[in-house]
Amino acid sequence: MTMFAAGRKEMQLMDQYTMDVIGLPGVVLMENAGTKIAEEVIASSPCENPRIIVLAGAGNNGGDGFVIARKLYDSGYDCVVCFIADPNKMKGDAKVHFDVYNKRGLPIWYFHNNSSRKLHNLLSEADIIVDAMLGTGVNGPLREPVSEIISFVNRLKSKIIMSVDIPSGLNSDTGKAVGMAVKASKTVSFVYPKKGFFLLDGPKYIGEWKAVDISVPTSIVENLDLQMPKVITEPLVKDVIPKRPIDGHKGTFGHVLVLGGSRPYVGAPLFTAKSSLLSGAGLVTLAVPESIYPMAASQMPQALFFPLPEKNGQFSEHSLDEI
Ligand SMILES: NC(=O)C1=CN([C@@H]2O[C@H](COP(=O)(O)OP(=O)(O)OC[C@H]3O[C@@H](n4cnc5c(N)ncnc54)[C@H](O)[C@@H]3O)[C@@H](O)[C@H]2O)[C@@H](O)CC1
Ligand SMILES: [K+]
Repeated sequence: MTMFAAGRKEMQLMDQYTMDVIGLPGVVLMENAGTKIAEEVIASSPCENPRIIVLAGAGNNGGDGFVIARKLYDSGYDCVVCFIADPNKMKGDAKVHFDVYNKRGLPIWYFHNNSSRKLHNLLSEADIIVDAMLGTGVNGPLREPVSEIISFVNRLKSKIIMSVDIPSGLNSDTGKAVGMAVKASKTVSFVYPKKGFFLLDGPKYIGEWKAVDISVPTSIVENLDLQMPKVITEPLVKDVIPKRPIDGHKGTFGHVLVLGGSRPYVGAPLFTAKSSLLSGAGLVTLAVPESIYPMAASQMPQALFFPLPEKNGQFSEHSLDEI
C-alpha cells in the first residue's frame, strides 16, 4: 500500500466520504480509532499492571480518548480519563462516546482551575499517558489549560506518552508547534501519517510513528483524486528499485559517468562515484581534470578513470573533444 502523508483537509474529505457515501457512521470510525489505540497502548505496556491516564479534550480527538479508556478498562487495565475541557462543549460523535463512558460509570476526573496539583500527581504516578487533547483540529496559539498541561507532561521523565493521531499542539499541515506541543514517545495516526510529522517542528515531537486502519478505505484517495505527498517507506523503495537478475554482473547494472571536480574540489566527484556504486551501478567512470586524477584514483581504485585536459586546475575547452 502506498503510504501518503495527509493534511487536515484530506483527512476531513476521507472521513466525510466514508460517512456520507459509504455510510459508515462517524461513531463507528471513532470506535475503531479508539480500539486500535487501546491495542497499541497494551502492546507498549512497560509493566504488568500499568497506571494509565487518558488526557481528553472536547473535540473528536477527545472522543477517541473516551473509547480508548473504555476499551482499556474492559481489558482489565487501571485507567482514568482526565477531562481537560468544558463538558458542555462536547457534541456529535465525541459526545456520544463521552455519554457512553459516563453511563457506564467509568473513572473520570474533571480538571478545573484549582486542580493543577492533583493533575500533576496523577500524571507523575502514571506509567502511560495517552494524549487525546487536541488532534487535527488545533487552531491558533494554545490556550490554557492545554498549554500548562502540555508543559507539565513534557517535563515528566521515563513515561510512555502516546499521542492519538498527532501530538496535541502540532499543526497537521505545517508541522509548526505554536508555542508548544506534546513530546510523544509514540504517535499512532489514523489512516495516514500527517504531513506535519515530517515538516518543521514535527520530527521533534512525534517520537516513533505508526498509521492504523480505522475502516476508512484508502481507495478514496483515487475516488476523490486527492493529491498527497508519498512517504518513503521500505516497501515503496523495494517497489521502485529494479530487481537484479540472478545471473547479473557489472556489465548488466549500468555504467555511470561522473564528470566533475577541479583542483580545489576533489571530493564532490568522488562522493558521487561512491554513491553511484552503492546505489547499484555496475560500473563508474570518473572523468576529472588530469592533475587531480592521481589523488582521486588513490581514493577509489574500484572506479574507472578518464583524466581530461585542464587549464588552471579546471577542465579546459579541449576536454570537450575527448568527451
Ligand atoms: N469522524 C471523524 O472525523 C474522525 C475524527 N477522528 C479524530 O478527530 C480529530 C479531529 O477532531 P476535531 O476536528 O473535532 O478537532 P480536535 O479534537 O483536534 O480539536 C478540537 C478541540 O480543540 C480545541 N482547540 C482548538 N484549538 C485550540 C487551541 N489553540 N488551544 C486550545 N484548545 C483548542 C477546540 O476548542 C475543540 O474542543 C482527529 O485528529 C482524530 O483524532 C477520529 O475519531 C476518526 C474519525
Ligand atoms: K492528540
